[in-house]
Amino acid sequence: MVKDVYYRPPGTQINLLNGVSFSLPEKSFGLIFGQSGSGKTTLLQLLAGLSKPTSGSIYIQKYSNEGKPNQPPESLVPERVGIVFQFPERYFVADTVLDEITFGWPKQKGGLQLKEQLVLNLQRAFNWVGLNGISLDKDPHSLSGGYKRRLALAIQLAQVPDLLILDEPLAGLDWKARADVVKLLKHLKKELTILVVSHDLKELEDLVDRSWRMEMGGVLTEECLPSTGLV
Ligand SMILES: Nc1ncnc2c1ncn2[C@@H]1O[C@H](COP(=O)(O)OP(=O)(O)OP(=O)(O)O)[C@@H](O)[C@H]1O
Repeated sequence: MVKDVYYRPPGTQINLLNGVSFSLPEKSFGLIFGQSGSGKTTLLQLLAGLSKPTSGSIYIQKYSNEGKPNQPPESLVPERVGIVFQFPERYFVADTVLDEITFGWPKQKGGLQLKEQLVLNLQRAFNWVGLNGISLDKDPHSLSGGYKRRLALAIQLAQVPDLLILDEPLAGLDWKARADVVKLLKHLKKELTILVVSHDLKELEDLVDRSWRMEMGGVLTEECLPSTGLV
């Protein structure tokens, strides 16, 4: 949940976000759209903990089994947020799928010691994105466009995030890979809370539970997509 968030980059006089509030229920799919330069990426960066709001709050409200809100709400910690930026494959750094996945994981003397839980999480992430069976020795750069996106997703999903954020997940893919990613997101939506920034409203609208338009000047308003009537 985001409540009354304002953001002015340090050393500047202009608010890029102006009183942004919205809530996304657990295991639902939210979509933010709007003109280029309106502030969508800025908002994602705050949600991922890459910058801090000037004022306002970002938190998670969890509920008990009886459906009562847990008190107090928890802060959304960056380690619990998975974010896949636009064109994630451009930032692949390793020569093998295994090294790409474990890049940045704590290394121990004598090499990488994968904790049992992480291996289980990774296997689950691979299942979720349909990458099970892939050779871990394969060069990630040699994968097809759609499979590169699957790998980028699996890397984030291995941490089992409370919130998965995707910035333009269909950008730069051919029609077949786009359809594959849409199908995959439909499947992931059953397990995860997903927030997407995209201009591809038509292809994603069947998945959307809530949607918002970012207006120029960083003002967010709830909107229904034309064909779903969903707000
Ligand atoms: N650190 C900064 N200092 C000053 N202005 C900034 C800073 N970061 C972004 N901006 C400006 O804030 C505005 C919003 O940028 P942002 O990237 O969030 O927009 P966007 O909606 O994601 O655009 P796009 O759809 O093109 O990705 C833009 O005018 C951008 O130039």
